[in-house]
Amino acid sequence: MLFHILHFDLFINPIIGLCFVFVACYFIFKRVESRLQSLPGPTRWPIVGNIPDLAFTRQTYRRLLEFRDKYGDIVQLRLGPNLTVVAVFGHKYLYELLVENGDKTKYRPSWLHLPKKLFEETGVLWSNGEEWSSLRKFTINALKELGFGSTSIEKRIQQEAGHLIKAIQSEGKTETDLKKFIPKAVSNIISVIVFGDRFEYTDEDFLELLENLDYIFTNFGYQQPSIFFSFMEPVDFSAQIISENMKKIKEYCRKQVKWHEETQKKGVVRDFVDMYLEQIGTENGTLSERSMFQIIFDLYAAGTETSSTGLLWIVLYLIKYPVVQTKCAAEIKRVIGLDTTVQFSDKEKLPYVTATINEVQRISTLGALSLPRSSLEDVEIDGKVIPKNSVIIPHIYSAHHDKTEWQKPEEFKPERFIDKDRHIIKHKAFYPFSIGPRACPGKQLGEMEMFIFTVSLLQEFEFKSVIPPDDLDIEGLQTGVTLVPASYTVKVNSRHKITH
Ligand code: HEM
Repeated sequence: MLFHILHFDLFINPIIGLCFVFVACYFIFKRVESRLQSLPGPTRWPIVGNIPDLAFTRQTYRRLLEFRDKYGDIVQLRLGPNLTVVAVFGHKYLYELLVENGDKTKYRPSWLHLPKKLFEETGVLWSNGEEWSSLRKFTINALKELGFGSTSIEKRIQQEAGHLIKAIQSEGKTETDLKKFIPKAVSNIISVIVFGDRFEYTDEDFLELLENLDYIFTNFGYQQPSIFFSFMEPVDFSAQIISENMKKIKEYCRKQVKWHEETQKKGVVRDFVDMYLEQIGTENGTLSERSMFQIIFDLYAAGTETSSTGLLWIVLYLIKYPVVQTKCAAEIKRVIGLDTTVQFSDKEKLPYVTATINEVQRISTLGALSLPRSSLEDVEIDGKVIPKNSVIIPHIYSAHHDKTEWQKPEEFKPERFIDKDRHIIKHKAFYPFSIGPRACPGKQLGEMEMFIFTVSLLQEFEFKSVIPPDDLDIEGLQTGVTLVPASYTVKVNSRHKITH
């Protein structure tokens, strides 16, 4: 019947017939064109695309490395019917992507469902355009003015290292989990910068803030279905908790901002919030009140989990490789002693310690997949086209393990960062804080925290594994955004009682 109608219509009406042929050709052409333009990648399932390839693992960075082995350094996946995801591997292509094409790829895919809802396209972590560039500029300047890199923040880190050591000592245990202490110390540095003061480690507000942040960090990741699809939100329970936790954190920020407004004195800038409020008050100020809560959240989120995970990785490698720990401690004892307060400028004088910290950052790569990027136009890398509006995953872990850049990259060898004159080597394929115009603005702060906290802890303690070091697991767990070490327990001995 249908055939008869069609046959009749096409026969008697050549215009309808031509339209029909034209539409059919168009769809066939589009399908062939998309196949031809497609970058290599695993076969897609109908409708869901490659969702099943990623959905059943939380070790996304490992799964992507398996695809790289099969399909090469630029791999394309399709999530659902429309969303294109492109993962880029190896130093050569990452440099092209993030630096040479940095202006094109500096965007976040802030239009993805869950990030759009949570970040409301504001703040510095997940926004784009004018909003992002003015907030980023403001943040970098504010951090500089508040003593970023100068003595005041350094002093606060040194003081906080003292609190951290006291907290570990007063627990009175010889075996402990440092995860109970390190995030509090690191988060207090952001608290000082943003709100002007630190919290006691037992403060209820502080503990709640850290618990909420921890949940967000351990659960916000590529494995969450509502990141990409709004219709999955009602069954994505972790997304609902993340949303609740973000509200609670912003509520806390609101209280702090109110207190700052009430106590602020003209011309006196105590912290980041004061600077921001002053800027809102000016005639040509470009910043909004709405962005303020988001940017405070961003600094806490980006500045707490990262540096504290970095420190937990450092201690893990120090107990896995006790010889390295002994060498670090000996260098510290010889050069600055066990009782002197360490300065950030001691880095050059302590090349073995600095090299050890670098090597831990390289081999563990806590920001293994960095943060996702996007581009508003097609981007060509070595003749291959990454389509516009794709979600781009810069696989930084692969650059840190790139066999063309590093000798035996799977081996832990701090010496690879030291030259024959005992100076630190700047490797071009080493970028734990990412590279290009969207790289981490907290790099200097993160480096300062990791150096001062590590040296201070090693001046005070000798750390040992409670299980044979060979049995310690060093495979990172991709719980959310970062690669974290599996939980471990350390024996803590006072170094002042040890005679080497
Ligand atoms: C070990 C410590 C840290 C590591 C490994 C780290 C790593 C990273 C990475 C890989 C990115 C993504 C950059 C990109 O998209 O290319 C990033 C972004 C960011 N980080 Fe860090 N970070 C650390 C510490 C900090 C600290 C202490 C702060 C606080 C000031 C901070 C603030 C930020 C912000 C605000 C962004 C977003 C920048 C933007 O989108 O423009 N980070 N970080």
